[in-house]
Amino acid sequence: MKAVVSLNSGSSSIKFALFTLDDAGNPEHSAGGKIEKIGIAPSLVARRADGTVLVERTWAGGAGLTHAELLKDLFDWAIDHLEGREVVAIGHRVVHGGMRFAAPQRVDAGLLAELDALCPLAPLHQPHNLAAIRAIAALAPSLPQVACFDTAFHHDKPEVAARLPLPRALHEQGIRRYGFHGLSYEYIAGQMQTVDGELAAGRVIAAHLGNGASLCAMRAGKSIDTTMGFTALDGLMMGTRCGTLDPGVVLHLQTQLGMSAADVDDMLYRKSGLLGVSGISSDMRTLTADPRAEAREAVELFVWRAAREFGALAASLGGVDGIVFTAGIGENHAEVRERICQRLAWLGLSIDVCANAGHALTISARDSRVKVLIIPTDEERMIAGHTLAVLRSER
Ligand SMILES: Nc1ncnc2c1ncn2[C@@H]1O[C@H](COP(=O)(O)OP(=O)(O)O)[C@@H](O)[C@H]1O
Ligand SMILES: CC(=O)OP(=O)(O)O
Ligand SMILES: [Mg+2]
Repeated sequence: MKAVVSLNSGSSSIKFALFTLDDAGNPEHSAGGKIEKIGIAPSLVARRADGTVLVERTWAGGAGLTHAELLKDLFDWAIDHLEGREVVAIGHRVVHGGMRFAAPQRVDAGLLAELDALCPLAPLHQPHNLAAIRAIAALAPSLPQVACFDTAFHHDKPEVAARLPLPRALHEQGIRRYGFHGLSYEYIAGQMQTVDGELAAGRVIAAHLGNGASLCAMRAGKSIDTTMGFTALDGLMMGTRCGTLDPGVVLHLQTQLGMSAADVDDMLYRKSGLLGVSGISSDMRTLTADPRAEAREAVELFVWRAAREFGALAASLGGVDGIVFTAGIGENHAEVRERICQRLAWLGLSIDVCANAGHALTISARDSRVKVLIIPTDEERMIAGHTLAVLRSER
């Protein structure tokens, strides 16, 4: 039986899924899982589609293990568990596609070289994405691989949402707002049509709240604005990233405090956000369970800044018909969802506390002017679909 594998290397996780192709060539999810808490205490769990656990493990001294080391262990395990399936292609989430790539691409040496050049714009992701592609190319050189870009969904957003107020020439060089989490938003836009066609045709803000976090303003399922920009540092406060920051702070750190560019890069990507403010953890679950004031302050700042960005995107859309929560925090953390929604009451939004606590599909109250939904994202399914489409287009 033929199968496609999807690999999604996030900043704190590696998600993977195996899709078996049915007689018509459609992908059916047959197994999947994730390694999460990379850099803290990585753990792996993989399940069959029916929920049966295939493997569950942790690593002794795991905090120091890199994405590449964990990926190698994952490959060793996966090769033993293909159960006779023939993998015909591997699709990857690649976070940055730059100016050129607005659609999934078959990987070759030329593409890899172009994508390498974008690593400085996505240091927490792009190197891991490309390392995984190279590791597989070394193991199976003739296996087709497809790169699916997080930036692609936002490619056609209005010019005003792409331009930075900097000298014009920089825009032409690619210094512009791209936006990320596009595979997730594309999946959500598709699901919205099934779940609520009327809302899907309206003004929706999707909130991908994970270790990386962003919002996307969609009109009729198309991205018209998003909180991440040139890099995945912009917008919301995140696990270890600062989000929107006065650029004067960066200048001050370098010119007055004598920090090197590399130190500033490390601080803004890896030592800020929930981790930086709390001094305790980048993980939302850990922080909301911690009674210390620093943990409380970090969570409060996350909520406050998220609500502020919702306000900005509500203005971009000229009003809001619906909100969709997704990703690790968005799907699972009832308290954070509730606190963000409380701050959005001015939009005429109210939630049903029981529905929210039970992670229901619809969590808005009956009389809420704005619908609020929870839709679990599935970037891996988007990757599998795009990968098959690229293979078919080559036939
Ligand atoms: N069951 C859960 N309950 C509450 N929070 C959760 C749960 N699962 C994950 N999270 C939170 O989601 C975040 C990780 O999101 P995720 O989307 O998995 O990360 P990534 O951006 O690396 O893909 C962490 O802050 C974690 O605490
Ligand atoms: C773009 C981004 O921030 O991705 P992740 O949520 O996987 O870190
Ligand atoms: Mg993510």
